[in-house]
Amino acid sequence: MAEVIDGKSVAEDVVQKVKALTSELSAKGATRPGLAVVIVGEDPASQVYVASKSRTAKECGFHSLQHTLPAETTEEELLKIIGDLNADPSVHGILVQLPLPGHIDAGKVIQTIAPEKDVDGFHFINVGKLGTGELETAFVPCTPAGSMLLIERVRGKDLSGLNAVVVGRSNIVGKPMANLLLAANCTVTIAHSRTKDLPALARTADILVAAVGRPEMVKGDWVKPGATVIDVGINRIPAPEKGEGKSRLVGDVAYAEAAKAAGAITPVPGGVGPMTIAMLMANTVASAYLAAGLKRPSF
Ligand SMILES: Nc1nc(=O)c2c([nH]1)NC[C@@H]1CN(c3ccc(C(=O)N[C@@H](CCC(=O)O)C(=O)O)cc3)C=[N+]21
Repeated sequence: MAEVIDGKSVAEDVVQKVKALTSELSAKGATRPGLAVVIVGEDPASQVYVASKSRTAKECGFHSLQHTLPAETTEEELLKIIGDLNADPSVHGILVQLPLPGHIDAGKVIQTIAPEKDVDGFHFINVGKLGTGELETAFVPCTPAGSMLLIERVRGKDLSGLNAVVVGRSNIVGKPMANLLLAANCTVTIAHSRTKDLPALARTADILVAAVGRPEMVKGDWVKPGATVIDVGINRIPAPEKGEGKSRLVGDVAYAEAAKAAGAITPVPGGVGPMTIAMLMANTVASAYLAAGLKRPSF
């Protein structure tokens, strides 16, 4: 049976480290790290994540701002708010919760965030830095960055020569995940909906990352014995067995069967999800260190 990778506990370690770095920053007389979270509209799932981000930011000792804007907010109004946050020296990280309402061009909004405050790592400058291996100054998207920390906990820092298969090619997870694994000297394959014989390809993976957003798509017999399986999916599915109208969270991996073959596996919930929030804090404290002209801390 696989080792269950406790993302919640690793995330808590990261948060404790961020807290300590925040205290050190204050002791040096520098500004407290500031994180601004902007949410447009009333999507209930988004509200939950945003509340959790604000809570963790406070736990880290950050200056935490939240802008909750009505769904009718215009693109122009949102861009103005971002411009103001870009210019505000008490803010080191800006996160605009996605998805945005359809009348707002999300790409335009993301590219308006100052790259040095883009703690989501979605701006072209940060994407380009990751793609060219400029990891010293890049902000890396939080979910893949957190997944890498979990992989290093299991396999150590040296991943040279391992076969990694990333299932999913999104700009937010699949592509940056593949770039991180490549930077760590893995042999990386990105699989997607057009990939031929995905089960056979997945079985070549020493590190298998599932980031497709399809509940329990990765089956037990896709997993190479001993592989490290990272499940990025968070899917809410009906759970009539829990009662009428009830639901439960599952990942992109059929957990019970995959756990029989894997060497280590992340659960859902309690795996990658908590790491995403922790890495947002890590990126924000790093931004504050850079703004103060100090060496960037590593995680
Ligand atoms: N600009 C932007 N950046 C994001 O990082 C971003 C976003 N927009 N939009 C929404 C998604 C979603 N997201 C999650 C973060 C943590 C959990 C998390 O901690 N999940 C818990 C379970 C939570 C539950 O029970 O629902 C877990 O997996 O254990 C989930 C999802 C960040 N996102």
